[in-house]
Amino acid sequence: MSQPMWTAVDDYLEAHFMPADPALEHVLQTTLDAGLPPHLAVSSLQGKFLQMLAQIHGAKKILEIGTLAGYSTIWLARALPEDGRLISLEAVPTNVTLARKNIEFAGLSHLVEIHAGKALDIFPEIEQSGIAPFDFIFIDADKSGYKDYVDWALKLSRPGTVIILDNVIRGGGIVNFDNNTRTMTGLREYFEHLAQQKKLTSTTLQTVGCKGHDGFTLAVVL
Ligand SMILES: C[S@@+](CC[C@H](N)C(=O)[O-])C[C@H]1O[C@@H](n2cnc3c(N)ncnc32)[C@H](O)[C@@H]1O
Repeated sequence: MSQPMWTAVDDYLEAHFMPADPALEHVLQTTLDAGLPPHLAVSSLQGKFLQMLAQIHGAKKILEIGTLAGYSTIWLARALPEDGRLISLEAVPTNVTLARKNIEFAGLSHLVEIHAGKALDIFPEIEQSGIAPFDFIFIDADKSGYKDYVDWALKLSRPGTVIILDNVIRGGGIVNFDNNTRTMTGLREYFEHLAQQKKLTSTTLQTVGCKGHDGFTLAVVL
């Protein structure tokens, strides 16, 4: 098995499960038009998986860290009931502007707020705003921050909150101990930290597909 096969299988599955979706296609097109790498967004199959996890959980309040152009945000917002709320945090101002437009195009502005700034700077405001606890938290930003994001996710959660952390395997780079980039050392610190959490039960699944070999952590607050 190799990348062409993983991509072919994703294409096959998308053809079966992913009908044309103008709002999501618009996000991918505007991402390209803005010169942003669209592969940073979750795949459509992964987006639907996230949406279904949030639906199965009956999530009414969702926190996302790392919006990019709003692709995963749209998937998650569609899991919400009409009185639900999704707050997404994004550090790059031009991404925030683009994502807000894409959320409006998707007809989801009444459910979604995108907050501009670095997540670690915004968390205290969110804590004080009284919106927490969140039912579902999706973490998909800079990997060097994952250890701290776990701590904040715990502060902003309740027993039963589901936490997903994306891109934690990175083609197996996690066990290539010669690779000591900030991302890899950050992820190893994150795994060590996660393993010590008494208030979380967690697992991590490897994935392959159009986005290569990667994986995500699923954690539930005890
Ligand atoms: C992988 S992309 C997110 C993709 C998006 N979740 C999706 O699937 O459509 C990561 C995003 O996190 C943002 N980011 C990086 N560091 C951040 C930080 N400290 N706080 C908030 N956002 C950050 C980046 O600007 C980028 O847009």
